[in-house]
Amino acid sequence: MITIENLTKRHGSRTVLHDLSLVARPGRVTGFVGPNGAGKSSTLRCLLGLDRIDGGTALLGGRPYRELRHPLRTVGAVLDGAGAHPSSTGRAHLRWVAAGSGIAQRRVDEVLELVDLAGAAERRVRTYSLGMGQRLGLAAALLGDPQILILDEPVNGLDPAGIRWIRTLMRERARAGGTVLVSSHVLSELAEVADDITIISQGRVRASGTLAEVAQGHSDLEEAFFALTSPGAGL
Ligand SMILES: Nc1ncnc2c1ncn2[C@@H]1O[C@H](COP(=O)(O)OP(=O)(O)OP(=O)(O)O)[C@@H](O)[C@H]1O
Repeated sequence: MITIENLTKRHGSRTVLHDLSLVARPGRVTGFVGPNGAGKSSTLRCLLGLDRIDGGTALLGGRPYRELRHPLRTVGAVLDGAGAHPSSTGRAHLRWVAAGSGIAQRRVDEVLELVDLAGAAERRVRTYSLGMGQRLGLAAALLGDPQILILDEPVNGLDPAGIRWIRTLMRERARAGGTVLVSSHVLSELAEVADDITIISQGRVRASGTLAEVAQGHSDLEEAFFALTSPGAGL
């Protein structure tokens, strides 16, 4: 479970997140959507202990990231691509991440299979396509078989087969009882996969609920998104 309450984040004198609250529940895929610059990455960075929080709380399974006893076994996150050194092979990268977190090396081959990258495990990461890089990032996130999975814009740049594959993986993790939080700047992109949605713009929550609840009163999802995120909406 992810519980964010009244999260506030400032960069200098500028407040980029205003009292933002969000819940992502086990067994469900939660979509986190907003236009470019709305504050999605900032929220996820605060949640993952990468940025300091100026107010409120952001908890993973009831604890802030920094207090997790086994971070990789609790939460897996893909924020920007593979995060691997280009001259490393896919397998060497995963072995390095596993070793740093006390995860058995045999798990490396399991996750390579899981993300369909076993055949390219000995290739250098610099030769990977965008989609392969995304898969490698996911493999690292899944090393600890975490209950919580966080993906920032995972379908950016993927082809239709890659998009379908990643959607299936998200649904499977949720079906197995996991908590999945996925961000996008396109609401309709999440319609296929998300059970619940939180929409933000300018650092504030504009709507939150099931997909049907968020779309209610609007002719379609796209119209709902623009109505809820246009400058001045809900102010
Ligand atoms: N390190 C930083 N210093 C100053 N401002 C920042 C910093 N990081 C983010 N911001 C600002 O915070 C706001 C939210 O940015 P953020 O990257 O969280 O949005 P986003 O919803 O993830 O957008 P995108 O879809 O474009 O990635 C933006 O106005 C951005 O310029």
